[in-house]
Amino acid sequence: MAPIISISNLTKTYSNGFQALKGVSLDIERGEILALLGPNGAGKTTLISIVCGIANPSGGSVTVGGYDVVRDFRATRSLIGLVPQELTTDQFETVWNTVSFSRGLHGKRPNPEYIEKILRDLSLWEKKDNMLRQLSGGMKRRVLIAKALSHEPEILFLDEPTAGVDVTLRKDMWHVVERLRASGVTIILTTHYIEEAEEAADRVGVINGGELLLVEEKRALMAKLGRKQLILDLNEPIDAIPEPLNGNGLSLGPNGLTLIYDFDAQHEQSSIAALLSKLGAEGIHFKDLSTRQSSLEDIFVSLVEAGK
Ligand SMILES: Nc1ncnc2c1ncn2[C@@H]1O[C@H](COP(=O)(O)OP(=O)(O)OP(=O)(O)O)[C@@H](O)[C@H]1O
Repeated sequence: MAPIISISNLTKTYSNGFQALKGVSLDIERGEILALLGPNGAGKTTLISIVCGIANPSGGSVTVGGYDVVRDFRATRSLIGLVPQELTTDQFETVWNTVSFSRGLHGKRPNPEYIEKILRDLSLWEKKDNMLRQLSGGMKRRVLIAKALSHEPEILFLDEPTAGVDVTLRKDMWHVVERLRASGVTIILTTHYIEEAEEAADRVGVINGGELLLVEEKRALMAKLGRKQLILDLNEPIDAIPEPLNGNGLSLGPNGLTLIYDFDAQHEQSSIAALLSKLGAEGIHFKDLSTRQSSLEDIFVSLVEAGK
């Protein structure tokens, strides 16, 4: 199937000459959840703004549902729901009107049942007659999500959706995201919360300095770049790693009381058994053992560091 979003060699130079995107190419498949990770200023919002038709590209092209985002702006925009970082709506309008109006803006016929469902899903139903200015910050964020969903988009962009929101909203939001995904909606999110990407995304893209460093299946990425550590708590401290065991990815922890074995998560299963028997032969005994797998965060940090 053709990708729902196709980004080809996209560049963006702002009017002050700053080059925020330096040739990004990326295909996004229908129904997937893609997390875009990147440090502040990496170009995530710029990329999203171009796909949503809010900013113009300097070079390259983007199609959404087969339509060009510049030439066929209305067609592409109606396929997309965007949850921006900040609320820019009229503070004196009610929740109900704000969300209903947003649906109308996209040329959709009124559908009060649908609007009611979104407001209920986002725990906003009780507040439907309140003005936006009467809502808490977290509730305003919910309104942003409701607005983005008001015209039943096929694609949802979430730009830093959970920055500064409480646990309840985060949970509500992920329930909504799961339901949307189950109904076939494509979801692209940017986040600083790497654990969210780790939990929710099918694929992860890492962007830094206007360049897409990689895009990969989350599982494959973690298997490929992830390292594992086996940590052994020793019965007795040792001064040094015995000669026969040197150079095998072993290091000695604080006070000589732990041995740390670094290994590749995909291979080397058999080497652990060999290591343990060698330790036994050297008279080194342990009382406990645990493993630690590198997280997406470790991978992300090392990628961004390597790119500096
Ligand atoms: N209108 C503008 N004019 C000039 N430079 C801009 C403009 N908007 C953004 N930039 C610059 O482009 C770069 C990318 O910004 P962008 O907002 O896309 O980053 P981001 O990855 O979304 O960052 P954050 O995580 O902080 O939101 C930054 O260096 C920013 O200062």
